[in-house]
Amino acid sequence: MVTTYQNYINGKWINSESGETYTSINPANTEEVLGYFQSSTVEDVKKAIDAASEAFPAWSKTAVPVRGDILFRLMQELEQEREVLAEIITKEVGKSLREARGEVEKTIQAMKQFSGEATRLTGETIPSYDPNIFGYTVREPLGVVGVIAPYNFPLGIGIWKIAPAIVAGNTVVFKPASNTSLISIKIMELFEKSGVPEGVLNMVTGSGSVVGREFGENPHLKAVSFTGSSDVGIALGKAVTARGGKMQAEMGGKNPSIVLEDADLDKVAESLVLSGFLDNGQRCTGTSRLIVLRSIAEELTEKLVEKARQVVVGNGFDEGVDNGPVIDESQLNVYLHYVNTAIEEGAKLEFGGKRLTENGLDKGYFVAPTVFSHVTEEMTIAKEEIFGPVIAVMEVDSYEEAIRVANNTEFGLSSSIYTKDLQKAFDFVRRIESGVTHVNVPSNYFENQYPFGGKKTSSIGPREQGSTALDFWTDYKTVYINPNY
Ligand SMILES: NC(=O)C1=CN([C@@H]2O[C@H](COP(=O)(O)OP(=O)(O)OC[C@H]3O[C@@H](n4cnc5c(N)ncnc54)[C@H](OP(=O)(O)O)[C@@H]3O)[C@@H](O)[C@H]2O)C=CC1
Ligand SMILES: O=C(O)CCC(=O)C(=O)O
Repeated sequence: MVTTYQNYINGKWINSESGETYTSINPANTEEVLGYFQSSTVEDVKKAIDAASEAFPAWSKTAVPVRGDILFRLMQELEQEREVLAEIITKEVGKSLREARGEVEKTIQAMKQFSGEATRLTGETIPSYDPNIFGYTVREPLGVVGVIAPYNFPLGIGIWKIAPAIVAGNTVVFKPASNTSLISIKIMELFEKSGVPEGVLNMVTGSGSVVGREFGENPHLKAVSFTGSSDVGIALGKAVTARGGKMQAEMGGKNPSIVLEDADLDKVAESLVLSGFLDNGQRCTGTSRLIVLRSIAEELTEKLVEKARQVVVGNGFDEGVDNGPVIDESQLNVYLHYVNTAIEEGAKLEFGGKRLTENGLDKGYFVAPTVFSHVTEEMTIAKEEIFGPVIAVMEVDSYEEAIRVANNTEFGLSSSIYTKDLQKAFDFVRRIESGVTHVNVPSNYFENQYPFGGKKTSSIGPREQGSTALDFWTDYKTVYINPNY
């Protein structure tokens, strides 16, 4: 019996007024329906915004450390339920149980950080030129805010945005990715158990083009934080800012990894498996362009192909599986489209490039890790985000050329360089146009106590997470007081 789940508004589970539902399925076995979810309407979003508006005055007056206590309890709830949560993630998004457990662990770590931020929501006292004036700043919440999350970190990204928003004193309306609606129900249950008062956090499920679009247009949402594709994020950002709202968006990447001649190529190939193939490349920080000195290109490509051959693709629950399926049919088709385009444009397929259906994989969206060599800057796979397990090897003649090619992209999220040359490493860190960068570390490595975000079209607005997590969610008020008046 498949359960029908509801929206979470004002602390209650309620149906959408549409009377319609959609399904979330297991991408490893598309015959398995995980639940029915509300196909919500604009009216449902408005109801959630009304509930959040009513809850705002009391919540914004609640002492900040008391708000932080909720996140401390959330951390404990996550710890208690870590295995159940990992299993839902694997079932709904397809990633291996090992990776799903890692996502839960990172979310626990983030709550350690964010619950402590409650006691660090500080302003400044600033000396005045006038001896009669005492001047300072205080941080205030924005009001009712919106959070829109993607599918690839279905537990993490939602919580990493909601948690700092509510600690800052805002009330929230959340729209999860439709593909990962089940884990989002669990997110609401976890916050409820942690003591979030009615109306402070609300969730409305449904399509991006109806529910998500209303987040862009509704003037009562003072701010919207979005993670997802650049096309959607930029259009949403235009809508939000055109009505005077505040926008934060974490979007796509076309992340380069540069390999210099002095690097240990065996270690580099292992690192590239993590950054390029893991989670099927459904990582915004994943390496998709491997920029390598010509003299070592052939050897590194061979090593990478050997590693790609060893990646175990299968049901994420099975022991030893590295990669589960991609999220859905549309993502499968995106992968196949880019593989075909690369071949048509003259890239050399070294490994993979196909859907996998043998050995019981025919009911899911399984694909092979893929390596293309002889990729040039003009080719589509060197320019557009695939969000699939595809590494494009691009040969260059010098370090200078490597830097130029690495920066020749509209994106600027993450990057890596592999070298023992400290001078080049520091030079790279200074010149690379990305918001996150790495030396001898996979490009998708992150910890939640560091600020996170990109340059160029990869991000809009202040950094998420770490010490900067609350920046987007608060306004400064500047106060001048003359006590001697
Ligand atoms: N920079 C970062 O931190 C990260 C970026 N990403 C990026 O996310 C993308 C993959 O995620 P994916 O879920 O496919 O991205 P999408 O942009 O398709 O969707 C992201 C979210 O936006 C919603 N949405 C879709 N259309 C609209 C709209 N018109 N208005 C408002 N909201 C809308 C989606 O809803 P629905 O599901 O109902 O369509 C979903 O909740 C990649 O580009 C990746 O790089 C991913 C992780 C981290
Ligand atoms: O959104 C985040 O904070 C991190 C996501 C990420 O690193 C990824 O998708 O690779």
